[in-house]
Amino acid sequence: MQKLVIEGGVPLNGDVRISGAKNAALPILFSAILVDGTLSLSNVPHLNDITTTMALLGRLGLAITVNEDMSVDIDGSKIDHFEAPYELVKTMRASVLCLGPLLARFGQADVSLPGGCAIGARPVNLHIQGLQQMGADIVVEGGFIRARCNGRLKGTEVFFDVVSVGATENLLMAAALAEGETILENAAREPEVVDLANCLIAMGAKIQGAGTSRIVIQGVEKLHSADYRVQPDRIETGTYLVAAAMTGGHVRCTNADPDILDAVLQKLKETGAKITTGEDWIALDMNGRKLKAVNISTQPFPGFPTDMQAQFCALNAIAEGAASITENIFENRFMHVMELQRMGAHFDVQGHTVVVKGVPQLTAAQVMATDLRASASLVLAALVAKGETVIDRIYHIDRGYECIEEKLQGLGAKIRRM
Ligand SMILES: CC(=O)N[C@H]1[C@@H](OP(=O)(O)OP(=O)(O)OC[C@H]2O[C@@H](n3ccc(=O)[nH]c3=O)[C@H](O)[C@@H]2O)O[C@H](CO)[C@@H](O)[C@@H]1O
Ligand SMILES: C=C(OP(=O)(O)O)C(=O)O
Repeated sequence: MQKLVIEGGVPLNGDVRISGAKNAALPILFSAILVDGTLSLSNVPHLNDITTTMALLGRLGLAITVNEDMSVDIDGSKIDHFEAPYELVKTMRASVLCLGPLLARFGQADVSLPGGCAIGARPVNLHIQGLQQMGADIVVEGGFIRARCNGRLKGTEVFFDVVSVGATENLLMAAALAEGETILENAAREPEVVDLANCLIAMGAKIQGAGTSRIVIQGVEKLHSADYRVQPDRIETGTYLVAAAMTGGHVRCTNADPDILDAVLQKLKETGAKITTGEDWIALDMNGRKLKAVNISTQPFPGFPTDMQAQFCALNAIAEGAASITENIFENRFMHVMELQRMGAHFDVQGHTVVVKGVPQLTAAQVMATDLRASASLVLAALVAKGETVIDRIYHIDRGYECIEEKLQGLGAKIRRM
């Protein structure tokens, strides 16, 4: 199994190019199922989750071409399979996003249940209930969601009990081809939902209100071929900015979007960092200042993202003072805390809050990545720890960070893959 070896203590300096957003590219790739034509995508990140999605789309009968300029063409004109098998779904929960599009275009979908994962139970009840409200017959049997629909799905009003990014995306795609008007209330407002909606609009969908909690979709009979560029990854951007802050460096993230990162930039400013932005870049400079601890409470967008919580645990671990970090989205997203403690961090977990007391210096240790953002927090801690840290099970990090060691090496970090 591959490991990352990091020798800490180097302030990061320079430019790093941010990749396309994993969490936008995934639903957008699945939206290609809706089109009897070709969706041409640029800025698709090279990540394990993207490869898994392409394998799944290929299994359904979509033809995928990766061009020399790394743009991707996905042709949905020959889809002849309607089942997402367990071996592909188990490695990536986002596979459930083929449910809505398959059902909307072909009236049938058999999708293996994604099951629980490291950060929480993550049920899919809202996806299922919403599609049932649109007229689908759905049973869950033998570990599969088996969904059928006679003719087109019917537009309706869906109120989500819980704000869910995935359920909003699945229903948005289903509603694009449904008969009549669908209204999604208490919808997720995340930038990735907006990116998906913009891609669907480029394919001819009629959608209003994406980015607000009320999305209105007028279903159309067909969508058409389109070109679309995936938005920059706000979580990757935030992670590199935290790396700059923790190491006392000066890093500029290029190909980034400063407009979708407000909550994270605000917290970074509270740590004492100087942030400057341009149209497509964000720079962080510590200017020799010491990091101050910051309280965090995760919320749906525009609140502080749960996908940045682990990184701020690492930051607070070496900041001046004490801070509390509250995780409100997932019930089991503090697994990095135990590993960071092995490096000398002081945490006190109280239910879904952890109190962090900063220490002047972390020390290198052998640690284990338990999930994607937990892995990122260990890399961050290792960048400032005294000595050589070895991080095991880094396949988690390859799900979400493109070329992480090359990008960090470009900023001066001493990191290698073993
Ligand atoms: C591929 C992708 O985009 N992943 C992101 C997506 O995950 P994902 O779409 O899975 O997350 P959701 O927004 O759906 O989950 C939010 C909360 O709703 C609950 N829930 C969700 C669906 C459902 O049917 N029933 C239910 O109770 C979940 O258990 C969780 O507690 O949004 C999360 C929250 O911003 C991010 O952390 C993930 O990185
Ligand atoms: C939790 C994440 O991803 P996923 O929903 O794919 O597990 C993440 O990107 O932090």
